[in-house]
Amino acid sequence: MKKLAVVLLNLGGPDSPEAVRPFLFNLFRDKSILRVPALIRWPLAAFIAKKRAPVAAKIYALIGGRSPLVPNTEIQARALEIALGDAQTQARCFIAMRYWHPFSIEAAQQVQEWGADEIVLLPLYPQWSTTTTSSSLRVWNEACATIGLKTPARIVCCYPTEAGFIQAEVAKIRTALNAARSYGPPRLLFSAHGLPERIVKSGDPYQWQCEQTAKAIVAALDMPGLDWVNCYQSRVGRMKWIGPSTDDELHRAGADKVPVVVAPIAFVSEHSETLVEIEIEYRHLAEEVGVPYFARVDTVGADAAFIGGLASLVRGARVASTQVTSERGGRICPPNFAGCCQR
Ligand SMILES: C=CC1=C(C)c2cc3[nH]c(cc4nc(cc5[nH]c(cc1n2)c(C)c5CCC(=O)O)C(CCC(=O)O)=C4C)c(C)c3C=C
Ligand SMILES: [Fe+2]
Ligand SMILES: [Fe+2]
Repeated sequence: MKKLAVVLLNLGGPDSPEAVRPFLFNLFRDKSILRVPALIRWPLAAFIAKKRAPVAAKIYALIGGRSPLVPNTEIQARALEIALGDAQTQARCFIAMRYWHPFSIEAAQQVQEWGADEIVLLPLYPQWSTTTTSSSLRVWNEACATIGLKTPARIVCCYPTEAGFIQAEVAKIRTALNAARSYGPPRLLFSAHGLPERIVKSGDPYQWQCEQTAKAIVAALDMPGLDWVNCYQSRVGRMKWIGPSTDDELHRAGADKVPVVVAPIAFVSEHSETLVEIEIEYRHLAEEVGVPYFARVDTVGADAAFIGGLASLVRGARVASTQVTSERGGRICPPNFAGCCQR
């Protein structure tokens, strides 16, 4: 039997109130996030983390003082192992978070100890960004070099319109839209984590892929005349971020007096950005600005269609002829995937 290690890549989150500041420090000292020379990045990261920590601590306090991202990813991991197992394959999923435990180095050590015959790297980011997938892959490669893990690794690049992902989103969004209809024709807000505009202008395909996801969902919903918009949340710092912002869209919906359904299309499990920012902060804002009805759509989590979609992406990557070896223009995208994460 072949031992297949699937490494789930995600951002990570603090696992205690004490972890909030070092988690933020790790995030802001990432050269993919804070694009300033190394010499000033570390002190600047320490400064921003110190300043942001009290705000972030309040956010995490609302959900028990810690991020549920790892426990939720564990649930997805177990479901995916079952979906991938067959007569020839023993599949095991490992978790590599970018900014807090379990880090890539921990996951790589586990993969090495288990004695995997092959590895598939699976970002839990449907849309590719240099700030997320690229950054995680770079650190994974560094971890492998550090511990001498040489097992061949293939990568699932991105999957903004993958059929199982879209099917899972559509089912949840359809239910939410139908419930909203008694308050009038609803507006669907496809809310994704934002990015500084500068990063998108330098060629990051994330925003374009978020738009592809939204279009694929709208096509599959097949609701003629549906009112929908792409928008972006979670802005931090003073730089200009891509828009329209989810805040502005809630104000517009309030002025138009339309019911709102918010679907978080760039997150595949619940954490602070969905459970606090959307569920608490945006719900409150919606009430304040006169939105007559507000609903948050759950993330796809361990939905069977989504997990089935991830399993078929992993199977596809296993038979692909190429491996991830290099970073090209800030993106690590294997040649067999060329085009999928590019405009
Ligand atoms: C779609 C995925 C994400 C992108 C793109 C992204 C870019 C990005 N994020 C920050 C700053 C912060 N992000 C924070 C939390 C956070 N971010 C993502 C995903 C993406 N980030 C997730 C899943 C989470 C939640 C983590 C959890 O709760 O487990 C935070 C911390 C929370 C806070 O203080 O608000 C910060 C800070 C930047 C600057 C950026 C692009 C440049
Ligand atoms: Fe973020
Ligand atoms: Fe790609």
